[in-house]
Amino acid sequence: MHKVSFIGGGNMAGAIIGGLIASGTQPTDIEVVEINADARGQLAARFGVVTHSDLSQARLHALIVLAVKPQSLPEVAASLAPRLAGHLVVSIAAGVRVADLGRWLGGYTRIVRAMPNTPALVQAGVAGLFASSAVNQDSRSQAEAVLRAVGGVVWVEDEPQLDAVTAVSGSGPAYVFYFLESLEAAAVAQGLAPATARQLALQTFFGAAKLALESGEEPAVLRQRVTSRGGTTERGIAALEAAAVKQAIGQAVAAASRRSAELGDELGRLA
Ligand SMILES: NC(=O)C1=CN([C@@H]2O[C@H](COP(=O)(O)OP(=O)(O)OC[C@H]3O[C@@H](n4cnc5c(N)ncnc54)[C@H](OP(=O)(O)O)[C@@H]3O)[C@@H](O)[C@H]2O)C=CC1
Ligand SMILES: O=C(O)[C@@H]1CCC=N1
Repeated sequence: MHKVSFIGGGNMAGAIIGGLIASGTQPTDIEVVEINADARGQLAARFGVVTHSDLSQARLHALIVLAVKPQSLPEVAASLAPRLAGHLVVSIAAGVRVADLGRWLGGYTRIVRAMPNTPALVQAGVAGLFASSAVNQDSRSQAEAVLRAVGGVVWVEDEPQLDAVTAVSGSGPAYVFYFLESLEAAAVAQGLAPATARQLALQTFFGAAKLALESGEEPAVLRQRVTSRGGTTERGIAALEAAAVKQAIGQAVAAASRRSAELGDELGRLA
């Protein structure tokens, strides 16, 4: 695995870094530029990576991951531009388009845009990747290797599809945690102890996802197998249908996707 420099060491960078180290990357092969002293201290203590408070102190390895908030990216790119000399730049910022980042980097083209997710920390992430036709196969493979070390990878042909990836798998862990919180609260409302509720909700979620993944069967078929005619699940699913939960999930994904496109539009207007 190549040495990697992260600019921005927050939640998502921390998840990728944790996953990379768990998959065998040496902590000293990872440097992180992070302006926040608390976040910097935590990264150093937790993972033993090399940290800097300012970009000017960074060595800058051949592969650079931009992991600051989208709104911070124009400024970070302007500072980085004079130091780029053949580096591969991987941006994980939601919404920010390759052409805009390339412009902020002074006309740089060796850029891969990626949308990872936080289960990367336990090497169970999934990331969508996009690169323009200016990026060669070798660069694509290098970017892919970093994200493959922490989970699955899919490439999209058209950049706007990354808005959908962001809404489905980038934001997706939050929907899953929301569902878990809800299932757990419902279990407590039915009189179960909080610790029991947590165990039941979590193991059910994990078990169902593992079953779907390993059996390769359609989720709808797996659902049918749980749903005995005239039984309990039928009533439960009917309540979900009556509450239009499927439509609500569709609305959540559409709203998140629109926000990704909107971020791209907002930031794209900057010079
Ligand atoms: N969280 C997630 O699940 C996912 C996030 N992403 C993307 O990853 C990026 C980071 O998100 P996330 O980790 O959640 O955000 P965080 O706010 O947790 O992390 C960003 C970090 O970068 C620091 N920072 C800001 N400016 C600079 C700078 N100039 N140089 C170095 N560090 C700087 C911030 O410090 P301070 O807080 O002091 O500003 C912060 O600690 C975003 O672009 C987001 O769209 C992509 C996929 C999933
Ligand atoms: O909420 C966000 O904007 C980022 C992108 C995907 C997950 N977190």
